[in-house]
Amino acid sequence: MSVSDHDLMQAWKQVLSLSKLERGQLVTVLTSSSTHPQTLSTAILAAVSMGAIVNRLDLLPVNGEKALSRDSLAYLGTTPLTGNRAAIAALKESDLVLDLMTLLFSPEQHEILKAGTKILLAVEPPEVLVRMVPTMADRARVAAASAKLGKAKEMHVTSPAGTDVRFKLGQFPAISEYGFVDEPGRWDHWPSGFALTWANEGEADGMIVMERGDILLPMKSYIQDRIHFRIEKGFVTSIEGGVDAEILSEYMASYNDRDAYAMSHIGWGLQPRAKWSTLGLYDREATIGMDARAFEGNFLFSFGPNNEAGGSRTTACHIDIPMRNCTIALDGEEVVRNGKVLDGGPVREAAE
Ligand SMILES: O=c1ccc(O)c[nH]1
Repeated sequence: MSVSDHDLMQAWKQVLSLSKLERGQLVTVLTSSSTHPQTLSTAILAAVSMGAIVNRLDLLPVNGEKALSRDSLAYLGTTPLTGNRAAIAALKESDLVLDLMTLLFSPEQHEILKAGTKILLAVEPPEVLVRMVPTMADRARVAAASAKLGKAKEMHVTSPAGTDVRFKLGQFPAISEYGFVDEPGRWDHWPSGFALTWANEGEADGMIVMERGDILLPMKSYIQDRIHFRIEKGFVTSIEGGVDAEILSEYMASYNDRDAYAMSHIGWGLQPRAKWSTLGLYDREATIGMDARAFEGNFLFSFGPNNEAGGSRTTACHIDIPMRNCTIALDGEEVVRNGKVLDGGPVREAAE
């Protein structure tokens, strides 16, 4: 079901005002071959209507012949900005970049953020963007979770299927993703709604057991048989299960890169408007699966890079795995119990 230009424009205006866009500021809208035309046209209209000076920068697609899929979050590392000094200069000069093509965790993106530019990624379909238009309540809830995560020394995750894994924390920052960019130099992703961090290098150990119905991304599949991941010193050392495990194993092996097996970010979902079941209602390539990453109470873990956090691993292979019904404890205090977030629920919206 699509949404009207009016509704998407209103959503853009809400996101841009939460992102503190001011009259006269410079906005660059980044596009490429996969940019959604309605998202693009309403983004420009909304930014212009708020008095911004708006440019569009169209970048040629890259990595298509290497990526094995067209999912923009699957194959990371080099981007159309790699070596592209002209584009980087334009983005560094911008106050706000609306990324409608997916730069994601690239060295160039860090360079642009360091210049104080804000970058907001928005590539889900228009109706998903409108359904999960961010609010200050989202921000408050995610910021509170991220603050807890930032103070913790250990995350312990268990599940009825047999997950029992421990992550030592402290080396890397906790990140909050709440869907808008309200501070200079901030990156965020609309839609989102989760808190995450990275385990200390080499300090993740235990067993993760994906249960039937948990989700593999970028495969965008609900697995049918359990998958057992043995995690040792920060790397997955065995992946055992049925055909889902074989598909994942072949895909990861295709990168020929040991770092593809490194633990990447870990955290939990906090977006009440995201649903576990939504992925099954879309064709595989119609979304990048943000409902799966953000649904309330998931344990979201990832294999691959940690350069996003300031680490040195920049592998192109990026696997995201949201699981249901896990219990997540920080230094012994449960923050999620059997897939239910223990923070009292969504922060009440201030009375309109
Ligand atoms: O917004 C995102 C999307 C993918 C990911 O792995 C992290 N955050």
